[in-house]
Amino acid sequence: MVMAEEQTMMIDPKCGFCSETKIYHSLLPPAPLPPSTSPLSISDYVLSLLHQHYSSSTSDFYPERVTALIDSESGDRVSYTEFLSQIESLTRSLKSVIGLCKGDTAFILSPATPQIPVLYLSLLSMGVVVSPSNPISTASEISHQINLCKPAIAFGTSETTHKLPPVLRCRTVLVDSHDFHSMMHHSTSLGQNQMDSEEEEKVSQSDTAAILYSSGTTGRVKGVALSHRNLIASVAEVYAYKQMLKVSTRAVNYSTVPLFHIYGFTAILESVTMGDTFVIPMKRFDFSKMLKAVEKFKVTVLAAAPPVVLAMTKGQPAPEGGGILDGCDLSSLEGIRCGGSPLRTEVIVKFGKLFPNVAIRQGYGITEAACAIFRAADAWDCRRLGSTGKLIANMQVKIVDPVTGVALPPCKQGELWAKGPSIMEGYVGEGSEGISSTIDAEGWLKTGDLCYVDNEGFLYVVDRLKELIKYKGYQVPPAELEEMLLSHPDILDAAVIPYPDEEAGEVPMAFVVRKPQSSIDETQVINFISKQVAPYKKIRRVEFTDSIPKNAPGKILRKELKKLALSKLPATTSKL
Ligand SMILES: CC(C)(COP(=O)(O)OP(=O)(O)OC[C@H]1O[C@@H](n2cnc3c(N)ncnc32)[C@H](O)[C@@H]1OP(=O)(O)O)[C@@H](O)C(=O)NCCC(=O)NCCSC(=O)/C=C/c1ccc(O)cc1
Repeated sequence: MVMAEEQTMMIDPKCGFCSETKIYHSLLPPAPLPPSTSPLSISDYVLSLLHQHYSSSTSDFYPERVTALIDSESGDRVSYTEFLSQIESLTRSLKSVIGLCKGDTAFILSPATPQIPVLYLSLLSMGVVVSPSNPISTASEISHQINLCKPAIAFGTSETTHKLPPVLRCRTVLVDSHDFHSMMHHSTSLGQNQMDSEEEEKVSQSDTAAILYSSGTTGRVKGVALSHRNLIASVAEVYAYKQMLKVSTRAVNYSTVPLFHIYGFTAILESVTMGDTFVIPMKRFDFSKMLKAVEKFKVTVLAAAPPVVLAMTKGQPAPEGGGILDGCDLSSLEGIRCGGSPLRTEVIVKFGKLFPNVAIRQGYGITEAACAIFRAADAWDCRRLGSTGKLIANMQVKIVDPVTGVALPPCKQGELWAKGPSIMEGYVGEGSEGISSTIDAEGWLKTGDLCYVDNEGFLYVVDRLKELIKYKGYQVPPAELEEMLLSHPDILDAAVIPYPDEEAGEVPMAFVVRKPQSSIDETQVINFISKQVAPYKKIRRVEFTDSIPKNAPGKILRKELKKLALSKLPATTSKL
């Protein structure tokens, strides 16, 4: 066995690779974490770090003057003083009026609104498990998620609650109602008593904080259970990294990514932790409204998936440059945090010419790791085209040969495995047997992504081993679409694969075997699926075939189908 000190000596200082253990270590100083046994919710942790900004005598952070939230639709602003008071008020009301308590799960079906950050932080502070979902999902997709998370209550809007199962509708709170507004602004005196109760059960860091939805590496959508500790680790790392970079100015963050995914979810937590301003995205994404919001609110950092960066390269820049695009002054913009799916090198190059002062900070993160694992930390890292940055603090990774299971050295491709304090507890509803295919006995999470780390510690994502399609940064599980296709009376067999698309990254494409005498056509197949799924999961290409290639145990040979698709079809995809 290698002793810790000896091991440190074997760690390559350039890339963090230990030749003895074949593990890559972060080269950043460890991000301090609170003792794991002390009771602490992610909400209290975030607010305690925020408090540090204005508790020091030299601080210029005045919570009544600093804007916590801006509603991009109305332009309304909420100061930190108001924001903290809303959280406190709502927490009291949810306990006393609604009767929510630690251990309950709250399903949230809402577009982005200024109430959402307040609701997240209130529920998390009480130890209520937050489970947000995409409001454009269909009723059956929602029902699957509800079966996984088993909520005691749902929060929705007047536009979304009709999709909830009837049994939950009578236990639903409308976040766009007058009652909710009252709960956020006027707490009850009964609530005050309850708040002060010494007997109230404290939130442990090991308690589940959130259940977010992800496709994992195979099969249908799963509920990723993240503990308070996982989220604390994720936020602590970002906090330490910003301290290290000595970021002193307050950012104005605009998240185009949805708040119900880990990316947007943690973007809120990080913004509050740093005492930054968070611009609530519009209910439905609109590129030109986004540009106007950047100009109006002087946004400094955008969190976006690759299609947004691509769209920015296709806009009309002013002849004099100066960060003006489609008539909007974007000169406040300093950086774009880009993740969710790969960003093509030629897009980065073109973007760099149009916006030389805006750094594209790519990152690699997954829901199962409570967000980032690799990140381009500084301007130098951002110039490393094609890479998604370096290993973040407190994390370890291995690159493992998918066939032999052997861990590989730098520049060799294999599956990325990750370990660290932010790695999820597991998938809800799947026992220890179910989780063992994703997290091994030593705690290594198998990401299903084929990657390599170069001699300087930069990560390159090469391909995907997992069965997954990424449409505009959204996960589309092929198994779900295949199950639906097989339920059609005219379809004998089917397989769904990713097909490359310039705008979306990938689109779902179906290979379909018709039943004898069936004349089902492409439009009928597409419409059959469209009715059952959220718009981003729609099948956008269909190819009819005589058989689906499979191996002896009956597993679909997706690589063969991908090759076939590319050989037969033109390289452009029509927009449906
Ligand atoms: C802003 C995007 C890029 C584009 O917006 P869009 O084009 O308007 O499309 P939508 O995504 O809003 O909607 C999808 C489809 O649904 C349609 N739609 C829309 N709302 C409706 C409606 N209410 N009725 C009916 N139809 C509708 C919409 O028109 C569209 O149709 P289509 O044009 O056919 O694609 C949007 O897709 C987007 O934000 N995608 C990102 C998703 C996302 O956050 N993924 C990340 C998951 S977490 C992760 O990977 C973390 C990574 C990470 C990496 C690094 C880190 O450091 C940290 C983290």
